[in-house]
Amino acid sequence: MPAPRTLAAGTAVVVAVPATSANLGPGFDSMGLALELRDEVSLTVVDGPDVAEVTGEGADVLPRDGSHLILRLAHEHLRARGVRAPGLHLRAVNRIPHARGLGSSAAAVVAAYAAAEALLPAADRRPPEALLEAATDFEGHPDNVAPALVGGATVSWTRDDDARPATAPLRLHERIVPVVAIPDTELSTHAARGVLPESVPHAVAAAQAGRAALLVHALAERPELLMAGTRDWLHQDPRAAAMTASAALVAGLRERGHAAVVSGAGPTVLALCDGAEAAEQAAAAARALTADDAHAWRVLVPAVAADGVRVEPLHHG
Ligand SMILES: Nc1ncnc2c1ncn2[C@@H]1O[C@H](COP(=O)(O)OP(=O)(O)OP(=O)(O)O)[C@@H](O)[C@H]1O
Ligand SMILES: N[C@@H](CCO)C(=O)O
Repeated sequence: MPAPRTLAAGTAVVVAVPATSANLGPGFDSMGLALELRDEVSLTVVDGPDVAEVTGEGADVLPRDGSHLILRLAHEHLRARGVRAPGLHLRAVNRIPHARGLGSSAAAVVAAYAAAEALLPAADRRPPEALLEAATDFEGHPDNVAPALVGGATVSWTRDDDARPATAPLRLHERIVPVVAIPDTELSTHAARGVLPESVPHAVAAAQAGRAALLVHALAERPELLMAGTRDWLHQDPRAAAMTASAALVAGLRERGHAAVVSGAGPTVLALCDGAEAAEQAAAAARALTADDAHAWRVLVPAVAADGVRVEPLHHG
């Protein structure tokens, strides 16, 4: 086997990857939405050892050496593409909170693979959507990585012929405005998946499939149907005991007419609102409902991220 080509020191790239909210209620492990809250990552090839500089979310706990997830995955990706970097210098500005249901791990995986890909010579680079399979393999499900790669709202599935992931864009009505309420407590996706039942009754599966189909219609054509279209039975109830404050906030917002769901594996709460005024009302209701909660909640009204990961190759040495 020929020795892998070595990238020149100084070769550099900057990527900006959006937060994502998965499930959207009934679209468990399949639907997702990209949000304008981005981590920024720059990666530079160096002759010395791997180094990670991290500011923002996770800065107090993430490693500063080659064991950082982004550095590990970037090296892995380069090896898979037949090149090597002697060392990599990572600068990460993290804005997506970790283990809250806003796709931080998917964002890190997508950032690592997209940045590594952009370090390759222009003729060899593949577009972000070509990274879906590798990113899904790492995450275990495609619902966050797909919108992080391509932006907007997506529905993803596993192909029948070769079991590879695939994704398609979902049309989003221009009136839809997302609101997120983020508590200061973490819940790992791994832990949240551990409480799900092995199987569900046929009637539950049938009801869930109907609401997922309705959600697609509500997102595209009839935002006024979002309340009905965001109803879920598969994951939110089984997980409620692991995030009681989030379950109470979802219920409180829905009682007030806002289409609230648990974002991803939680504990963030997402409301899909019909217009800017409804979004302001949902944000105000979320602030009021969490004002006396022991957890500090942040309520944001991020725009939908129309594009996924942004990649800017800086310099090829
Ligand atoms: N920017 C990052 N750099 C390095 N590691 C990260 C980064 N973001 C997330 N991680 C790792 O991923 C973990 C969080 O992943 P997890 O899947 O539990 O939650 P999430 O992706 O934030 O939420 P969800 O999958 O429900 O949307 C963090 O604790 C950290 O180990
Ligand atoms: N669909 C996933 C999203 C979190 O990664 C879950 O709810 O477990």
